[in-house]
Amino acid sequence: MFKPDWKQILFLCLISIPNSLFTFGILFIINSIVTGKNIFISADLDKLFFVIIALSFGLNLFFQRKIVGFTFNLIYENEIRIFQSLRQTSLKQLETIGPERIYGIVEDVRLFAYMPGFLSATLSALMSLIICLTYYFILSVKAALVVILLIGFLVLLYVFINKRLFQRVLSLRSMNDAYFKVVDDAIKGFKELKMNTIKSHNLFEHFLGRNRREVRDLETGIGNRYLALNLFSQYGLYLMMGIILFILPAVHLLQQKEVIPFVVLLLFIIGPVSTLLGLQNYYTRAFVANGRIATFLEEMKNLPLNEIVHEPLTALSEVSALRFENITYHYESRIGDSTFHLGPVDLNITKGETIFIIGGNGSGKSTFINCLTGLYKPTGGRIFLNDQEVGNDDQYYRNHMTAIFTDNHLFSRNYDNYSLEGNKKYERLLKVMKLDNVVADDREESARRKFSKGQSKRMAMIFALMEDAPVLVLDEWAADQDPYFRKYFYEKLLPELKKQGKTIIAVTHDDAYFKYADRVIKFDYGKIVRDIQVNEKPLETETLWEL
Ligand SMILES: Nc1ncnc2c1ncn2[C@@H]1O[C@H](COP(=O)(O)OP(=O)(O)OP(=O)(O)O)[C@@H](O)[C@H]1O
Repeated sequence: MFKPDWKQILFLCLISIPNSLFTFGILFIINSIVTGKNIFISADLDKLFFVIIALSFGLNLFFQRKIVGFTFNLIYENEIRIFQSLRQTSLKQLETIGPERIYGIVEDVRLFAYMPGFLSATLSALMSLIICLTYYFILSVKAALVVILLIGFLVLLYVFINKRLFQRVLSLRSMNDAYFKVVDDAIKGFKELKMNTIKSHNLFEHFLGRNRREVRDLETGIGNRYLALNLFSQYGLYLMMGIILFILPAVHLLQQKEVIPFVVLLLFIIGPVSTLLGLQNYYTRAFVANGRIATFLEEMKNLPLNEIVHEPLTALSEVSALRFENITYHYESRIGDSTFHLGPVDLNITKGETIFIIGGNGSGKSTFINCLTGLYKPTGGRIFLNDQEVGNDDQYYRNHMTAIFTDNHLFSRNYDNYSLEGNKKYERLLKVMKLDNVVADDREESARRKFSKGQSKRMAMIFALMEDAPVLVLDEWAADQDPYFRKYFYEKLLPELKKQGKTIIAVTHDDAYFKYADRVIKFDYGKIVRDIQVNEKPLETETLWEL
């Protein structure tokens, strides 16, 4: 997922070389003075020392800034990539993925926010290590090989243990996904939980509590292992020190006079080695996060994401006719689901019609609405807009419609291209929807306050009508309205919108008002079982509900 910019990485590695050389220069001078060795640049050693410090400081500043820029670019570009693929995903895919997975992935991305510091520490530590090892070789090849062997052993041990910890970290992240699901229940079902002690107890104790306890135990286990590894490597280095101080000179692999620079170098190596080993915990988590993000993006890519997202200003055409030919849709079966099949649906809708969609619970009205609005891609059949088949360009088709769903959402901000302030149409619609006494003024904040359910649906209607799309789709819009406003909606508002040329398709159970429709279409078991032209014969609403 995190597409690395190799040029940038190479550039960072290149800067880290002189950077580490300067650091090494500082060490070299200190080492020479401490050991009393005569070195070739002894003349102006003091000046050289301060020049190197100044150069090292400047280069380090540049290096760190580059790393910060590089990693934050990486994070935010990839974050945008995730939301870009989310934008391109279909409703069906979103329902399949589940919101908790998306929260988890966003959390995975945030892990990379720690990367600048860690990456800079890793590169510096690696370079210092390489330089020290090279210096070791200059001092004594045999002794250097012993040191490398010991470091190699530590690295192998790390790789071996890390492999096992990788699986644990992976399951930790999956448990976090499950956690988000329960948190969602705890927040969205807050009222229900407050009303029911058993439910609340079970959710908090057996699901949320258990999840957190399991995560705590797993985290503690992982933390303990990394701690043991770090201690092991720290003491391993002390052990190496003992070998250099006592064993290598005894077996004549190291001369006594070489011991001090070796020890000084080893002391210098302890820093980078501990840094590298200590960072393993982070890198394992980062690799797991990276893998999860890669899988997520891959899944998104494998799903049909071929929708073309049009610029918002693409001109819409008049909708003189919508035609559905043999439209079918079925939900994929998951464990415990019995699959529902919609269709085949054949339907012609002409401009200006007011169509009521009726049917019992689970008869497929909302599924049909999702196909009609282009949110679900039908599994079979064809849709025509003005005799033009709608192909893959679902977005263009969708732009001709505005819909208010049963679970309508009022946005917290204005994402439209118009402003509400001083907007005459908005002021008029507030009056039409009888909200002019509720919404104090035309400021954005006033339109985005907390409304009652019925008021929120009326506000949604205002925003829908501001869009001015030719087709208006409503899913049980009037269900939350009081009797007065419901009557006003069916008797005044709908005829007025019809007069303006709007095509209205509304799911409703309000049989007292069926007479205000041009057509009433009844669904049963996913099929159209009645399609009545209201003006042609009197409606017998009682018989309409019969199976
Ligand atoms: N995302 C989904 N995955 C699987 N099955 C689903 C999904 N959404 C709906 N269904 C099933 O499809 C069938 C039709 O549901 P739909 O929501 O279209 O009915 P409806 O006529 O709108 O019902 P209601 O009047 O209760 O709103 C139901 O059996 C439902 O369980």
